[in-house]
Amino acid sequence: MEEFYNHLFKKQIEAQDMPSNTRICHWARDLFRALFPERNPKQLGSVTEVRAMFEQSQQELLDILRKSKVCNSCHNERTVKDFFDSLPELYEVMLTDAQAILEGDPAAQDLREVIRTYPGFLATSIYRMAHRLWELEVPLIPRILTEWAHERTGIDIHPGARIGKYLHIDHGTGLVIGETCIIGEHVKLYQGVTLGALSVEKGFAGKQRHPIIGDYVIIYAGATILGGETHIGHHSIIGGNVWLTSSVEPYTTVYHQPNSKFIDTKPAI
Ligand SMILES: CC(=O)OC[C@H](N)C(=O)O
Repeated sequence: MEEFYNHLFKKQIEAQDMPSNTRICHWARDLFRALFPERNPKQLGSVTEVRAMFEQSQQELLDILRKSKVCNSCHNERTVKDFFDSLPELYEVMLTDAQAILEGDPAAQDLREVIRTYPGFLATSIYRMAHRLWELEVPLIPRILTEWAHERTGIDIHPGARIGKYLHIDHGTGLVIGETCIIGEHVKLYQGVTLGALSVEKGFAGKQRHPIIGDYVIIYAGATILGGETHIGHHSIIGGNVWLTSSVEPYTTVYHQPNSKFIDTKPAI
């Protein structure tokens, strides 16, 4: 037992000072709340406060990057600057996602409702931040962020996926978007959709394993689309529960033919 305790204690020392997942996620959550004050329990009272909030957020990211020791040779200052320089652009893209949800969902009454309540908007916004860090080659942290959003919303978007503007996710529970997925603009996705790999052999790491989805595609609940060579042409509609491992041309509608049986169970008079 003593050997086991010694082993665990060595691990404690190694982990000392390492920012917790909670701290990393709170950094992203607070930044998201600053971008969308509708979600902020306390609004910023002046431009000075806004500026101060962003400066503090930059410092926090720098501290997280330094202390997480995920990357010894990274240029942490450069990464933080590049990330924050791209925030106005990220913000515009997040607004397109909110707009797409508002325009695509008859149940949504206004943008405020989408921003405050839609899990799809939260998951997509956190993904957008995580993806930017992924592009800046920050290890581990992007994954911690998208897994936090996954935990909160049931929506699992890998930070490596490339997704165009105006992403509309409605409901979203059980939605999976794999690492090498490429999704165009104005795409609509519903709950339980899997954009996955056809094979999960380790040797496929770094290869295009997940599908490519064209602009204006709609994929309804429970559809599974697999494989890196599977291209869904623009303006296609993939029906609920469809299982697809091959490409479809633009403007194609694919339906799953259900064989549900209808039995008359009216009591005999
Ligand atoms: C979404 C999905 O296909 O996941 C399988 C595996 N994690 C991979 O990335 O290949």
